[in-house]
Amino acid sequence: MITKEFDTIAAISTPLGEGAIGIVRMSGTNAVEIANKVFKGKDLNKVESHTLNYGHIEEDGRILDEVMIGVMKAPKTFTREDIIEINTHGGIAVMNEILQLLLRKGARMAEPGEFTKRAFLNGRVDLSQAEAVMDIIRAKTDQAMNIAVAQLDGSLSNLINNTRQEILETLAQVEVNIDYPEYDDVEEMTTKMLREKTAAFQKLLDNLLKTAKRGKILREGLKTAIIGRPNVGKSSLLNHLLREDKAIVTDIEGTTRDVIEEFVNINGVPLKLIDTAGIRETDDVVEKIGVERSRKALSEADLVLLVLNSGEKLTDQDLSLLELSQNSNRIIVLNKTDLPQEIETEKIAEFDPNYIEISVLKDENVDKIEEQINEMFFENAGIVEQDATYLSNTRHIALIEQALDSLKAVNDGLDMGLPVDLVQVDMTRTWEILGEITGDSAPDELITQLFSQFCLGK
Ligand SMILES: Nc1nc2c(c(=O)[nH]1)N(C=O)[C@@H](CNc1ccc(C(=O)N[C@@H](CCC(=O)O)C(=O)O)cc1)CN2
Ligand SMILES: Nc1nc2c(ncn2[C@@H]2O[C@H](COP(=O)(O)OP(=O)(O)OP(=O)(O)O)[C@@H](O)[C@H]2O)c(=O)[nH]1
Ligand SMILES: [K+]
Ligand SMILES: [Mg+2]
Repeated sequence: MITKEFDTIAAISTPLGEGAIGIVRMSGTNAVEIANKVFKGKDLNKVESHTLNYGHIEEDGRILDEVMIGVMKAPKTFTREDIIEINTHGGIAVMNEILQLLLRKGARMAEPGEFTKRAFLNGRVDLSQAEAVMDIIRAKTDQAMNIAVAQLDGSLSNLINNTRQEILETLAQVEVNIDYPEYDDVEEMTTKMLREKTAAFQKLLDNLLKTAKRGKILREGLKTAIIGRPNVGKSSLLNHLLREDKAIVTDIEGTTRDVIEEFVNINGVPLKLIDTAGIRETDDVVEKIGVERSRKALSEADLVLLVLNSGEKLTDQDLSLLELSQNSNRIIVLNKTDLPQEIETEKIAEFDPNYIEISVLKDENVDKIEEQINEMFFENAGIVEQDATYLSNTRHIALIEQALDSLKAVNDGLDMGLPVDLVQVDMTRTWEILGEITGDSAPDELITQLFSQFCLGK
């Protein structure tokens, strides 16, 4: 039966700009036949699978382009279907004309993510691996890419599948105990076994969840807001950490007008540094806006670097920023220690005794900030372990949290002495929730929605 899912789809799979080469790709039963209609060169039906074939794309005797066509016959392909890859010259007009031609010859325009969706529907990858494909494309750092590549390789899938298998075995064991009680104390034994298994599953998923925060940071960068009143040296610090003059530095208050965002790598960990405009105290209205802006930067930041001027006494503005950032992950930085000290360090120690004294100007102690970031977020681990399984996808994180909730329900049930079959319901739920990660128990709408977030041609 030919369904909509398995007709022949086509799309431009390379970026729509000028490039040396562009690829127009087709997948489906008629891919080779359609390509043959427009290709002047070898008969593509007769060439060996996984070959690249030179020739021209023609329509009514008119040459559209000189090309190389890749022919990959099912099932050993990206989608498990026949795949044709037309390597054209990389220009929008060329790629577009060839795509239009294929559509006229019987292919259908692919939907975003549809090639990868087919790889999933045809069982070549599971859902978490398909999602990894997209994560690789979106990865901005080496670390983010490493996590996604590991996931594409099935690291998360294996962990989830093994856990689901163990849950099934546990449930089966419960059944056996109930149906064929060998001992008198079968109920007590079953409860004990369930308790132990649940604790083990909880520990495993808990550890996985702990990697999530790191995973997110590695993917998106640690959002680090540099805040402080005007002229304390925020932009100077940003430039120093970047080792590049990205932000304008002057002795004029209010030099930074717009928020500046830059990435920097600290021991393999990407920081997304955000330099904010200094908060002015002169004008009430502006000050209000400034505080509002700081509050926003604060609430969105994973880390706050609050910069104070060591050469001046604390101002009301400093104090309100100290209070405002009290509940954030914060490092208090006293800058300009090359100047005679005026700031009241005892007062600052009340907020946080681990403040750091630096001079950006004299390049003193700035690396202490990097050290402290490492301690706060990476327990000094520095570079991430290579083969650990990382949770980095928001959907996966939410599902692991749900799975943990239902394991807690199992525990609570056992504590309350509920009948074992009721406890089994929650254990089964855990199994189902985990299946949503791999797509084994994911509803169709979810799958449609997930793939629609992919880019066209993927
Ligand atoms: N030209 C081109 N380059 C590309 C892709 C593509 O589709 N086309 N890819 C698209 O993302 C990536 C490569 N991903 C791929 C993943 C699986 C298979 C594949 O054929 N798998 C077969 C095994 C093939 C074999 O062992 O020879 C399979 O799993 O059965 C191909 C490409 C990156 N580079
Ligand atoms: N003495 C001394 N001056 C510094 C130090 N760091 C920065 N400065 C100077 O302080 C002035 C203000 O620096 P900026 O980096 O522009 O300060 P800012 O906090 O970004 O200021 P706004 O963007 O206006 O809020 C400049 O003249 C810098 O050269 C330091 O460690 N010691
Ligand atoms: K300034
Ligand atoms: Mg500035």
